[in-house]
Amino acid sequence: MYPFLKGHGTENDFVLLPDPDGTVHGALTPERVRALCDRRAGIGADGVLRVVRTAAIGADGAGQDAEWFMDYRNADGSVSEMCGNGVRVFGRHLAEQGLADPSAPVPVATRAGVKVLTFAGGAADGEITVDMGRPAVLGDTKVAVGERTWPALHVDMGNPHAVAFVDDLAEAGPLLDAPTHDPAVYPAGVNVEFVVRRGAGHVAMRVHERGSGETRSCGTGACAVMVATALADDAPRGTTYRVDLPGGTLRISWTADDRILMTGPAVVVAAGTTAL
Ligand SMILES: N[C@@H](CCC[C@H](N)C(=O)O)C(=O)O
Repeated sequence: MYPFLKGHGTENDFVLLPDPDGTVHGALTPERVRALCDRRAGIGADGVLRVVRTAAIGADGAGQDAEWFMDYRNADGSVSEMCGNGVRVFGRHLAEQGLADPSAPVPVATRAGVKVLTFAGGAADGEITVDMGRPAVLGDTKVAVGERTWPALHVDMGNPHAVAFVDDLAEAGPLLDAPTHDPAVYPAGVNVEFVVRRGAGHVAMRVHERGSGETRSCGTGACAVMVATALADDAPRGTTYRVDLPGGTLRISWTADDRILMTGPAVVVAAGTTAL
C-alpha cells in the first residue's frame, strides 16, 4: 500500500504521492499514473504530483535552489514541465505537513525551473500567489476542431499553449478529442485555450489539456490567456486580469519586470493509502 493525498485548485484535481527520498514511488510508470487517475477504477484525477526532494530527483532538479521538486504527470502518464494549479496544491500540502513555512516565500523546483509561492492567510486557508516567471510569446499559429480553424497565439509558460479567441465558448464543441495543431510548431503536443471577453480586465476560458483532455481549470493555461489578452489590449504592465474557468477564478498580472503572478485557491481534500 502506498500513501496518497487528493487535492485540487479551481477543480483541476490531482493525486499527490509523498516520496521525499525518491524511494517510495520511484517506479512511477505511465501505466501506474493512468491507473491512479482513472475516475472509475482508480482514485481519479487530471494528473499526479510526486512530492520529492530536489536532491533525489536527479538531472531534472540540477541547479535548482529549492528543497522540494514537483514531479508532474498528466493523466495519460506523460510528463509535463509545469502545472500552475498543481504547484499551488503542492505548496498547500507542504505547508499543512510542516514541510515548508507558509509565513515566508516557498520555492518549489519544477522541470520549468523554480516557482516561488506566497501564502495569504497561512497554511490552512487563503489563496496562494505563484511567481510563474517570464512568459515566452512565440508567434502566431492556429488550432482546429473538425472542419473549424481558429488563429491562435503560441505562448510558452514553461509548457506549450495555443490561445484562441472565440465569440462563444461553446463554438469549439464538446472537445472530446484534442484540437489539431501544427506539429512543426508543437512537436510535443500543446494545451489549447479558447477565450471570450467578459469585460475590461475580465475573460472566461475553457481548456483542452495535453495528456488530460478537457479539464475544469489550467493555471498555466490561464496565464497564457492573460498574456495573449494583455497583448491584444495593449494593457500596461501591472494590470490584473480576472480569468474565469469552469472550476473557478484565477487572478493574473504581468509585472513591470516581465513576470507572471497567478493567484488562486488550493485545497487538499483527502488522504489515505492505495494499492495502485
Ligand atoms: N493543469 C495544469 C497543466 C498540466 C500540464 C499540461 N497538461 C501539459 O501537458 O503541459 C496547470 O494548471 O497548469
